[in-house]
Amino acid sequence: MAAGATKNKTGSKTPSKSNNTAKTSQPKVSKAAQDALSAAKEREIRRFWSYILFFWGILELLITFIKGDGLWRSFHNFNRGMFGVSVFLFAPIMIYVALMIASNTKKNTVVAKCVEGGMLMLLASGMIQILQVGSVDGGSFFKKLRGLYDDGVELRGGGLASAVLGWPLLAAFKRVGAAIIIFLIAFLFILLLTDLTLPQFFKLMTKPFVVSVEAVHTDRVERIAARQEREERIAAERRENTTEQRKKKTVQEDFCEQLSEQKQRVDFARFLPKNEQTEENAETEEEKDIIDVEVIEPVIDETPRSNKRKKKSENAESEEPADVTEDIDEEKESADADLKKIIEQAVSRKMAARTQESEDESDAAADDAESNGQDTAFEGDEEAAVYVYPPIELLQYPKKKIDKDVIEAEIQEKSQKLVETLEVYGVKTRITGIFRGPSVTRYELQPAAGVKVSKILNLADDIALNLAALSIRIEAPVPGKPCVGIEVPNDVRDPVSLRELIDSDEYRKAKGKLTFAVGKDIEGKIVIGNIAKMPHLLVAGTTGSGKSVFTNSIILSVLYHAAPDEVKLILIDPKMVEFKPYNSIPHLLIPVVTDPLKAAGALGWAVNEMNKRYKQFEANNVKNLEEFNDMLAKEQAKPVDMQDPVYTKMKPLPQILIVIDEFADLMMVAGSEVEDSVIRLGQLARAAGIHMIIATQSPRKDVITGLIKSNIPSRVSLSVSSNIDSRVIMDQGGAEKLLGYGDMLYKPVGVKTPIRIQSGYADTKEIVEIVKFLKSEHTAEYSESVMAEVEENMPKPKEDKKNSGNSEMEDVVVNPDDDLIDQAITVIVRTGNASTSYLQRKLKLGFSRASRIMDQIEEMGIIGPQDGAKPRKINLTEAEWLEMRARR
Ligand SMILES: Nc1ncnc2c1ncn2[C@@H]1O[C@H](COP(=O)(O)OP(=O)(O)OP(=O)(O)O)[C@@H](O)[C@H]1O
Repeated sequence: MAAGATKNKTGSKTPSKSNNTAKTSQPKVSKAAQDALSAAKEREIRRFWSYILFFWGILELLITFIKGDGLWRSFHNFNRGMFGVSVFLFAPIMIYVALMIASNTKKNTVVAKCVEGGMLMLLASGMIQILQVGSVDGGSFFKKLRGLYDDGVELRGGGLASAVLGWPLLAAFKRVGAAIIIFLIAFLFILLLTDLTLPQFFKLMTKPFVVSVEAVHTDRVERIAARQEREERIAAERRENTTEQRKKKTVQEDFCEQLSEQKQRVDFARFLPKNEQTEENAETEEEKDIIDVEVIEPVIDETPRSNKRKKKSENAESEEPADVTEDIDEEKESADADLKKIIEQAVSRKMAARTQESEDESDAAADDAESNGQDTAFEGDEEAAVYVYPPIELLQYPKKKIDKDVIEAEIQEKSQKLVETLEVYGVKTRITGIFRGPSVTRYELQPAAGVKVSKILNLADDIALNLAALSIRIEAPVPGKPCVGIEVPNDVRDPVSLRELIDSDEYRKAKGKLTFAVGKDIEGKIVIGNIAKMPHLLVAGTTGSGKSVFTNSIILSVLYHAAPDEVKLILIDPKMVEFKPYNSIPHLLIPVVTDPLKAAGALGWAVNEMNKRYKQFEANNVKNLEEFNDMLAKEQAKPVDMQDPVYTKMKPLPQILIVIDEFADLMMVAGSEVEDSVIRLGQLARAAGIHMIIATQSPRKDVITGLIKSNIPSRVSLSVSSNIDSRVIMDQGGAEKLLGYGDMLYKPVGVKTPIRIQSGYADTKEIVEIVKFLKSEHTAEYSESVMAEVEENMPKPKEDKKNSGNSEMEDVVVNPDDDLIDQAITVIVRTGNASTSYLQRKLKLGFSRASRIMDQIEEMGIIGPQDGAKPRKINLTEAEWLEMRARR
């Protein structure tokens, strides 16, 4: 987890104090808080001075042009006396400086900009004195000064201010020399001050005005860009044999020509990440396609919600987040102050809701669970309290935002280098698209006719070297496009916070209770997943790659989307550090499991729970959890006298999510039991609403066995150490090229090509705050019966097993409590060996008993008849057998 995370909540409020006290233990956070505070302070100062200077500039403008009377006239004359003809520049320069200060660019401090403005005025007045008058008239020093002032009032020369630069230069170099020198000084001064090249200098000069009018023109410009984009996309789709992938945004075909011929300036704004774009782009967002409709929950939720959900949406409404485009820093500053208020509001809402609930439902609470016919672990549960969702403000927005210009310059430089590098190696390409994601930018290149894709693939290392990139990943071809995608790490990453993912329409509108925020893809689009559809997920990555941050983001997503009676969690954390903070939250079915043997027991319990649920489904003629809960809701919606009493007191079954942080630890201590449970759950648990997320830093074949892999089709790979590891987890290379820190490949079931995504980040402090909030609102709802069953299901430690002398059975695990025929079928379907002698050996049976059992199994149609020396035919797969058993 985030090393620098702090438990000190007040750290962000009083950074200087917390720095002193917690400096040694929490250096990162203290510094960040301090930075945020000083940035906010600096922004305030800038804003203040920009207003002052702006209005002063307006005043100066009026004073310069309107003569007036009295004191106004004195000011009018004084201004002219000071600056002479250059007085007309005074107000514009002042307004310019005000805009520069307000435009919040780097190095843009108040003092620097004021000095810059002042110098410009001195240079201007000196220049006018030199050019217009060419000398400084008068006798004594003071008379000369007086002369300059008086001339200035009459709008002759540069006024008194020209005495600073104009006069000394005239004295030393005379008119022509002084004019040349002051021009050069002015020019040099501007270049040095701005640290710019000549083209940049001209651009900068116009920038403040551009910024000030940008708001007015953005609408028009971006609408045109959006229209062009749409037209180009439609044209491209028509040309390129429309496929699903081609619906994604394309970029202008002529981009490459513009780039290589250097004829025109490219509009890089189109390639900027979404959060850099403005509202108008958001309008066109609606028309964009979601990456994969299989994976992403539909964004429209019209289903009426239950009463509890209504309460949630009321909460959500009042907690409606501020516009994401608002100043994020400001929001963060006020977040702490608002937090207390929000929590208080939430508490009072909850109290009101509880009172209402208890009035309405006090009679129902004490009923006997057994009479409802419910047989699962959730029988006899107490009536669930109304869930108070954690306020969204407990999650923070990212702190830094990257300058648009910096991004533009980086894209321009890298795209050029890319084309040039390939050309050096004899590969002619043209850029057809650029997509900037949070951590990498994908440059889409179309090779010239006759260029082999493999040639580009082989140049990966050379390209990385020339771009000075840590590593690059080549996607050849980009699915659905006639081009090669080269993913180059960004110089500076755009941080992706869990807040912006969870506080998004995509997430809010997703229906599934196991909806989670995956991250942002290479186009900056928010990707939302649903564990229930996966229905299980394997996560791998080396240490420090971001597995725990990712699994935490899934857990937090669930806490923000589902009440404890809708989703129950079993968190398994053999490392003992990742999930411990979640202890006592109401979603937990049992306390966070840290003992690997107990974890194996928990998986065993899940298998039993799955079997029980299947029986219940069968008894009620439904196929899965959803149908069961729907059926129950329909029954209970009937008038009481028309209800089947069996259903009256039944409660809907929650989905169960099991999250395992380090799977290798479990496999090490109870390999066969764990594997067996995982395989069974993998095969059947989807319909029963039980889902697993299995994370490991060891994507080896002995940890993620072939059977586990084949039963868990959805995968996430963070950076791994080798191509082999990548193949184990993703069935293809590429994950070894990832950059770490949440950069990952996401391949949910049904998606052939992994999607590159930057996962959302929430630090430990945020997690602790959310858990603290939930604990303040709810009590833990652990199930005693589940805890007892978990203990019962715990396998014996390996030592004990060796002593029991049962090692022969280790490769085929059968449940000794099953009857012999079931054990024999398990052995046969699992090993594919249907011979009597094999059964004898495996189950330690005499020959006659083993052959009787074989006959019975043959009668059941599970195996074929004996056919000479040929092996018997087995008519059932292991999965079918497991399903058959579960349905009995
Ligand atoms: N999405 C992310 N955005 C930004 N930084 C991240 C992200 N994910 C991880 N990190 C950074 O990487 C560090 C390590 O992440 P994490 O603890 O999740 O690694 P891990 O793979 O679980 O490692 P281990 O297996 O050793 O526990 C975090 O402390 C954080 O600083």
